[in-house]
Amino acid sequence: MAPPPAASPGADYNPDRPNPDRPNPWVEVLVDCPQIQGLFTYAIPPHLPVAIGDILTVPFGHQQLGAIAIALPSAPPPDLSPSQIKAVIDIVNPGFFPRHYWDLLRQVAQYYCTPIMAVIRTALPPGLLGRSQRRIRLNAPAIPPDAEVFLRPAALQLLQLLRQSKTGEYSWRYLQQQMPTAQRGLPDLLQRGWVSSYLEPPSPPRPKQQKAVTLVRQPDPTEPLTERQRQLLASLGRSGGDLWLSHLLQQCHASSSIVTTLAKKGFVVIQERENLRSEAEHPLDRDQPKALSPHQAAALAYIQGLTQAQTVLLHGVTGSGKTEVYLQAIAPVLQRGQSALVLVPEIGLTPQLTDRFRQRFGSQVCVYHSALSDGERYDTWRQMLQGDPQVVIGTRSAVFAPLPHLGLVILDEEHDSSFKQSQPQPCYHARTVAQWRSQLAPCPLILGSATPALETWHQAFSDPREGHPPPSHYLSLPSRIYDRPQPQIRVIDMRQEFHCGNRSIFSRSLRNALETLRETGQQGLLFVPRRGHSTFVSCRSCGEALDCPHCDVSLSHHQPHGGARSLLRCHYCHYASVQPEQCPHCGSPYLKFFGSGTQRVTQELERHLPDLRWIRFDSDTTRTKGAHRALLTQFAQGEADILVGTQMLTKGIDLPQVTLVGVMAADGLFHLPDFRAGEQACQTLLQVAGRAGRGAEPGQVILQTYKPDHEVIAAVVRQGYGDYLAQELAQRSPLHYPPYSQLVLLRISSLEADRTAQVAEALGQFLTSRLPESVLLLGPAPAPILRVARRFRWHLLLKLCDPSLGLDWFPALELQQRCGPGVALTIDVDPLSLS
Ligand SMILES: Nc1ncnc2c1ncn2[C@@H]1O[C@H](COP(=O)(O)OP(=O)(O)OP(=O)(O)O)[C@@H](O)[C@H]1O
Ligand SMILES: [Zn+2]
Ligand SMILES: [Zn+2]
Repeated sequence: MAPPPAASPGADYNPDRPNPDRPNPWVEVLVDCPQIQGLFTYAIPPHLPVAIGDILTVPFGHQQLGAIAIALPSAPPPDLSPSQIKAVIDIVNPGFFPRHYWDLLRQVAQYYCTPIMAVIRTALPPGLLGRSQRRIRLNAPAIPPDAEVFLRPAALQLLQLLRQSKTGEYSWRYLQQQMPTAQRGLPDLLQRGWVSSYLEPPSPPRPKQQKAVTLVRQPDPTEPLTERQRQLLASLGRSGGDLWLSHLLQQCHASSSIVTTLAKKGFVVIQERENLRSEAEHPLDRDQPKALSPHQAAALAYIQGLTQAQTVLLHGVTGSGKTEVYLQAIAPVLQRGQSALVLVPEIGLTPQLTDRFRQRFGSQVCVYHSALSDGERYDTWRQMLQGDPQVVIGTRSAVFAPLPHLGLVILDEEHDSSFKQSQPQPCYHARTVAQWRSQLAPCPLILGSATPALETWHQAFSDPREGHPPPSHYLSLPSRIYDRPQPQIRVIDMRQEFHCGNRSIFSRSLRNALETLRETGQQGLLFVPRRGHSTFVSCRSCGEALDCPHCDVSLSHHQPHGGARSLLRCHYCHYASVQPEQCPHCGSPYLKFFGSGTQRVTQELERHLPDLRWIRFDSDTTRTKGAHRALLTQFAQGEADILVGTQMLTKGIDLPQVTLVGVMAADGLFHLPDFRAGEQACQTLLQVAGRAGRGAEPGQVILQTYKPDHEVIAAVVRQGYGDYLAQELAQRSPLHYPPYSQLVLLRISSLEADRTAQVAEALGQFLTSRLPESVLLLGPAPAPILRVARRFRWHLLLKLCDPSLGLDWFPALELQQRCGPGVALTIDVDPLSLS
């Protein structure tokens, strides 16, 4: 039996439970089945109060499948006669989505020219339907002793079957296997409330067992204990006498042998215990709201006066205390019984930020990001739906967190490019989606940054058109807490260093500054722009570079620990190989390493400044879970003098003892073939500079470059970000770059070079015939890196010179259909990167 055809999307629906007087007998559902994914129409039986967001069981061919109710259309699709339409079997789990959730997903699908299924896959926990298992459970207290007399044979048989289960429940699949008439018996039992049916999460993860330490006895002063042992016991006592072993050790910087000794002496007991997954990773002392600076107070007052959807740009210089404003803006939201959503660039990089939220709001803080396991995501999803007031902190995809009573949305470091998904589709920007969420909720949206994105800036300062206020409101925190000064920035011309005979990667000034760190007991950061970008290997005899066999890029050189052989790695496709003995092109044994990645910098430190202790902080050293936190903690505790790192250094490090920031060579940031390169370089440099001098001691920044007169360098030295943006806007306007236009990038790729070029050409011709007047088509052209992971890549770029035109005319589906097998097309609306 064929399933009913797909209903037309966009049918209007009633978001509330159906009105019993005017029942809505049709429901559009999304069926999740690997081969066939799409929308189908079913009939709602009179006794089932189906509402949008319910998880249902529906007949589908010969099977029964899980399905999500997504719309209640007023009529079935015209090409379907009502008699053909099958009925929903049951509601398995009511209310899986908050109100307006589908409006949001539809808006994303429409704006980003993406099929709704792809949006759903991005938003929902994986395997929500596919791997969830329906189970039937006896509700023993509700069943009267003489139940048998009420029931028809099928229901009775099912009841008896369930009574055989030790736990009082079975999977629905098992019941159907045991009893062909199970389907007939179930509705009766459900209606009487004698059984209930629910969905079990996909493969519930096993509870984690962990060692816990409990204090059993406090020592009296005469007991023979070492100072360390006493400290540890005291610390355990202050934490309530019960801690995870790992936390205790971390808290006291102790080794586990101390605890074992204390256990032998009978002061503590160590036992294995279940660690609930939702529990916070670290016990933290609670803190109190801080007394606000006048600027903070003014910003908070404005935010608290907002009652509706309104976007606010909170432009606070580095160290101005934006986080405290967020915290105090959230507190009353929770008190009102609503929830807050806080989006951050990368959770792993900002343990300090999550800690601050936990210190203020304790267990009301919930962290949601893509590194959670499926089971954890599912649990968190269910928990959020219950609607208890909470703060959800998460990365990009958390913008889809199903919080029913949303009172505030915050994007911290809103300029960060990780808020944009570049693949797979939908290529959404969390800031854009957050604006829709804020309108649907409705609730305020705060965009916070020391270096706002140009688009955000433009939104706050665009000329108010006749009667239209700017779409967002500008709030400023122009100075640091306690009016501490911004660091002094010195630019060092590396060409001159070279002329003066200094061949080292450290200028004399930077070297001096590094040398004095130890004397003063202060700490520094060394920022190395762009990971592995220029750490290539080439042959001294023939000059050829060693390239990735799958991509058009050179391999980067990595030195594993100790004397191990060097590795060559591709940063695009993760191909890795052992460094060859000879040049693969000419056989020469003389290979040379170029570049100054973090590794090169640490090697040079060893050579020139052997007394300095350093920690390397980049994607190689932070690969394992918890490594960010561990390295930052070591550094914060003074176990090293400098932290040598990549872009990660620019994000959210707030350490008062850091007084020096060195930038190795800023040039790598602005020599990029992208019209946003200047803006992004300026943001990165101001952010990393802003890590210096946040405590009582003033900070200094030493910025090495081969182009000291570059306009970005000038802006950074002046710390004139607003001026720089004004200048940048003036340059973009005549060139019709965003925000004065809208861009759409079509990425076409396949394994065959010719085929990719042909399809790109064909799509270009097809589009040309459809272009509205104000739209320019650029290309097709080969992508800046033609081959990545063995796929050849071509681009087509659309420039909508009138950004208000929108994309209603854009034939996304036809373009997809014209690609043919083996050719992939990604439609990137508002692309952040053109490479
Ligand atoms: N009102 C206040 N009184 C005292 N200290 C404060 C106050 N507000 C913030 N701080 C402290 O000032 C420091 C800087 O604050 P915070 O990290 O929030 O700045 P920020 O604006 O987010 O900076 P960045 O953008 O550079 O990360 C923090 O250590 C914070 O605890
Ligand atoms: Zn060679
Ligand atoms: Zn590669």
